[in-house]
Amino acid sequence: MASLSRSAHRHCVLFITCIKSQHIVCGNLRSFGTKSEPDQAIPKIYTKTGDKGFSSTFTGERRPKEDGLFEALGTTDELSSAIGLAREFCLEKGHNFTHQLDKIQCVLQDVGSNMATPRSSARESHIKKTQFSSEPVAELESWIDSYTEQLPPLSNFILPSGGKSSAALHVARAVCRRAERCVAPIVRSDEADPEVGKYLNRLSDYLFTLARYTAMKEGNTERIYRRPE
Ligand SMILES: Nc1ncnc2c1ncn2[C@@H]1O[C@H](COP(=O)(O)OP(=O)(O)OP(=O)(O)O)[C@@H](O)[C@H]1O
Repeated sequence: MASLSRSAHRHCVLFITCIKSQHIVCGNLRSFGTKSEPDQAIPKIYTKTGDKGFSSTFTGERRPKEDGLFEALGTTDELSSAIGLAREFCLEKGHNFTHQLDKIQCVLQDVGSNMATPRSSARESHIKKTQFSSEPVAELESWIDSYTEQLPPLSNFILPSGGKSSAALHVARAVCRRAERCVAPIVRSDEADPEVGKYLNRLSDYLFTLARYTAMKEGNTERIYRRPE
């Protein structure tokens, strides 16, 4: 692939740095096949612009790092990382659903893009670029329904357990619920798409159901809640 033009390159860096960690910026540039040419220095992983405790939205606003938006972006990043770890355990066990986790990690980048573009300061072009459709929610629902049909009905409170893959999916589920709590006020204030909130709500149900399915497929017992004596 031809190397990116200077302006496309800058735009790509700007867009991605606003919504992702700088590590992903470099990864993405590599996957675009950007060559290092004498007149086109590879961007550094650090810009130092965050050193004073402020960072940027995709729309260019500067906000303190403790702003609820960065909390939500950071938690979404944690969620994707937790899913990434669970996926590794699932791959080791040869599960055939890891492509769903791949897809979810990509959709979570879109969740981040949507949130990093607060509607109150976004131009029409920003909004178009970071729109979040209802399709990912529908897809999660179809996956949940298909696993639920194969599982025995729930009759007890289950504890996060059932083997490493299953337990790791439960950790991801709990992080997902935290992300949902961070995102809820952003959606309520109309700064992000309501579908983003729905997606996180459905995703925790998906992760719960998948954790149970994984335990079942591996022949592991899920521990159930018993009132301590
Ligand atoms: N601590 C953080 N937690 C969550 N999101 C963050 C955090 N810091 C920045 N962000 C968001 O992630 C994007 C990329 O992070 P990055 O580390 O490049 O920002 P920065 O700290 O402002 O810059 P630099 O690290 O170059 O000084 C930022 O544009 C911002 O939207």
